[in-house]
Amino acid sequence: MKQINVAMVAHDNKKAEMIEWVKTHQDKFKTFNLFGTGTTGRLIEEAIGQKVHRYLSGPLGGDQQIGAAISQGEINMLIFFWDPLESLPHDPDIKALLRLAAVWNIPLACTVSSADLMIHSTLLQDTSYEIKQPDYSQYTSRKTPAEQS
Ligand SMILES: O=C(CO)COP(=O)(O)O
Repeated sequence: MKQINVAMVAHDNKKAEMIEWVKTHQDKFKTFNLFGTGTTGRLIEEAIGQKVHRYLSGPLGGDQQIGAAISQGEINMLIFFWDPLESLPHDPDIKALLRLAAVWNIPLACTVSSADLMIHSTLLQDTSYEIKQPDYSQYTSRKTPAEQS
């Protein structure tokens, strides 16, 4: 991949896991541009001393901002340690973010083990590897029911 713009997001019960994981892989991160929701981003910055572009805190709109950045091609990898044991006030935003990662086919890791496998992928260093952009032209040029009559 030519440029890796990775967004990092962790719910409160997962932040310790995220920080430990980030510290373990901080050497690899030196070549990445880091983004994150507000609190996660601050903690990562403090932990490894690397600049993190911080969006708003998740419950204040940060998940939605990251989803928009993915849709605009500004973020091409997401590491999101979401909490499977707690429902949160911004659950719709969380679902929306996970959905947009799937819509735009970006690499997405929601567990430490999947993040481990992702960060060790040889494709990260392969500059000829490009994420396949889904073709939504049929969808965007479809005739809506109103246009068919
Ligand atoms: O709630 C979050 C993601 O859904 C994370 O937000 P913070 O990193 O601001 O705590």
